[in-house]
Amino acid sequence: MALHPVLGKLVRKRVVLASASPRRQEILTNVGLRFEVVPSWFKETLEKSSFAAPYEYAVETAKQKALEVANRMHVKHLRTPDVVIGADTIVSVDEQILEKPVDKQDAYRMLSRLNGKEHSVFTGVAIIHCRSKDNQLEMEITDFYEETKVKFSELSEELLWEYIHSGEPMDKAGGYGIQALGGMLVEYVHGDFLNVVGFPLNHFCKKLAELYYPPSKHNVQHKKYDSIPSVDTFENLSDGESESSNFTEHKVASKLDSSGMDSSAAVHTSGKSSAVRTGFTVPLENQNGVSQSPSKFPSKILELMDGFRASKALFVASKLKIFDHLKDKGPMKAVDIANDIGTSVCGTERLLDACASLGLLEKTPQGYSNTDSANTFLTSDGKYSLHGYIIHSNDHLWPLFTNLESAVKEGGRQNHRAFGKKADDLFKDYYHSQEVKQRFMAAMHSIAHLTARDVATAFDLSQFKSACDLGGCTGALAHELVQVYPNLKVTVFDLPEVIANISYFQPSGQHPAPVTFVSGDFFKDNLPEADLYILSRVLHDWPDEKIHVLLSKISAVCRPGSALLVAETVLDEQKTNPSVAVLQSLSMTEGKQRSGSEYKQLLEKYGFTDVQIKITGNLLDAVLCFKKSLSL
Ligand SMILES: Cc1cn([C@@H]2O[C@H](COP(=O)(O)OP(=O)(O)OP(=O)(O)O)[C@@H](O)[C@H]2O)c(=O)[nH]c1=O
Repeated sequence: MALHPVLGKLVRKRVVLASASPRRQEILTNVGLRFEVVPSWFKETLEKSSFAAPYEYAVETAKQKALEVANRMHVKHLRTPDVVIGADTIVSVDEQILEKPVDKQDAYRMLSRLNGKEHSVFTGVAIIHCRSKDNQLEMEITDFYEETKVKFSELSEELLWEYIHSGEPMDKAGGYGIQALGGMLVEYVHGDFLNVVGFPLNHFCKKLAELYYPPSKHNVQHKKYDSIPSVDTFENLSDGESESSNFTEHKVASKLDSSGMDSSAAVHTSGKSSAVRTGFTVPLENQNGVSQSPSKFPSKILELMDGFRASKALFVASKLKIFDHLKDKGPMKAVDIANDIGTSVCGTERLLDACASLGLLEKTPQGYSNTDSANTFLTSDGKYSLHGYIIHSNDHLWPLFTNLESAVKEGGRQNHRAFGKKADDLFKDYYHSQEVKQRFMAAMHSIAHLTARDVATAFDLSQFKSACDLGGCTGALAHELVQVYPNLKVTVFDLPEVIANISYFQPSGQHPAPVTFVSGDFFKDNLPEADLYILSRVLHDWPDEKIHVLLSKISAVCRPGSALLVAETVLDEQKTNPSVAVLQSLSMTEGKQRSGSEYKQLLEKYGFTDVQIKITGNLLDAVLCFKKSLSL
C-alpha cells in the first residue's frame, strides 16, 4: 500500500486537527503530516439514545467537533483551513457507550464493566474540506468509523484501583489507555490498534485515497449533509500535482534509501515520481535512472536539522519581548511592532512569520497575535512563564552548545570557549552580577513552577508536618506544597545571595500558610529540622564527592521514619530516554543524570529505604524514600 502519495496530497494544504488529544497529534505527526491543532469547543453531549448504533454517535460527534472548528476559524479568526479533521473515540459494551470518566468512581464503574469481557472501541472520523467563496464557508464532509475489538483479562479489584490511582484512565474513553499501563489489562485486540489509541490511521489513509484518487467519478464516496450549506462537489480536491494519476499506477518496491534507512519506494509507472514529505518534494533517482521516493521519509532527521533555527527564533522573539508586547496590544502589524521595539521591519516580519509557522503566533489580516500557549508560557509575567528559562537557554546554554564538538572531544565543560572564563570564575559572576543572578533564578523559577504541582502530588505527603526544600531557590515548589498540604510547614534553605533576591518571585495575594526562607549552604551549614527533606534538581548537578557530603548530612539529621523527596528527570534503564534529560547531559557538568535503579542504589547507600519512583510525565519525576528505622 503506497500511503505516502495519499498523505502527500495534504502537503500544501492548511490542515487542522480539531482535537486536543495528544495521542491523535502523535499518530499524525509520526507519519510526517504537518498540521495545526485547534481543539474543538463542541461539547460531547449528543443524546446517545437517539442513535441506532454506538458508532453513529461517534461519527456524529467527530463531525460536530470538526464543524465547530471550521466555522470558528472562518468567522472568528478569518482563516479558512483547507482540511479539518475531527475524531471521537468511544468504548461500547453491552450496547452502552462509555466516554471519558468524570472521576475515579466513574473510572472504576467503567473498568468493572469491561473486566473479563470483550468490548468494541469505535473511533468516528470526519474530514472536512473547506473553502471560502465570497466570504461564505463551503464545506464537503467525508466521514467513516473503525471498530476494534478488545478483551480485558479477569482483573482483581486491587489491580483496578491501583490502575485508577495511576491517573491514566481520566482522559481516556472507557477509562483506559491501551498504549500505556492499560496495555497490561488487555488479553487480545482484534483490529487496528491505533484505532483504540484514538485514530484509525490505516482507514484514514484509505479514505484519502478514495478522495484523491477516485477509481472512477461515479464511485466517489463524498457525503453531503443537510446540516451544512449545500455546495457543488468540488471539481478537484487534489493539489493539482498529479490530477490524472490513478492510485493503481503506483507499485511498491522495497529498497534502502540514500540514508541507509530501510524503506519502501513508490514507483510511478509514468517515470515521474517524488518523495513526499511535509512541506516539499524531493526527487530521487536509482541506478536505473528511474525516479523513486522513499516511503519512510526522514522527516524526523530533517526536523532535527532545522531544530536550531526554530530554537533561535523562539529565543530571539522572547528576548525582544514580542510575546509581552502582543499580549498587551495584539493583533499588530509587523511595522508597528518593529517601530515599538526598535528593530528592522523586514527582519521583524520574517521573525513574526517564523513564529506563526511554529505555532507561537497567529497571523490574520489584522496582524499578529499570541496563541493561547504563548500567552501562558512565553509572556514574562504569565503564571507558568518559561521566559526566564528561555533567556537562560539563549544567553548561557546556546554558547555552550555551539562548542559541543570540543566538549565531546575534551570531555568537559566549555565555559572558557563560550564565555572566555572558567566555570569557577563564572560562578563568581553569579555572586557579583545582579543581572546574571536574576536570570539564573528566573530560569530555575520557570521550571520549578511548571513542575511543582506534579512533584507535590506524585506521592501523598499529608503524613508530614514539616518539610525543608534544600536549594529551593525562589520557593516555587514550597508554595505549591503548602497549597496542596495546608498542614505542612515548608522551609526553603538556600544560599544567602539567593534568599536576598526572592521577593520578585513571591506570589502576590494572601497566603494563609506562608513559606519560611532560611539562608545557608547545604554543604557546610546545619540543616533546618524537618520530617521531609526535598532535593529538587540538585543531585544531577553535582559530582559524586559533593553528593556524598550532602546525602550523608541529610541522612544524619533524618530521624527514623523521616523521608527524602528527590525531584529529577529519571532516565529509563537504558539511559536513552527521556531525551530532554539525556540532552541536558551534553552540558558536561560534573554531575550526571541517573536511571531509577541508580537513584535507588544511591539513596539506599545513605540509609534510605522503601525507595519509590513516580514517573510524572512532566519534566521532573519524583523519588520518595524513608530513613531506615533503627530496628531494620
Ligand atoms: C480506549 C483509549 C482511548 N484513548 C483516548 O481517549 C480519548 C477519547 O476521547 P475523545 O473525546 O475522543 O477525544 P479527546 O481526548 O477528548 O480530544 P478531542 O478530540 O479534543 O475531543 C482520546 O484522547 C484517545 O486518544 C487512549 O489514549 N487510549 C485508549 O486505549
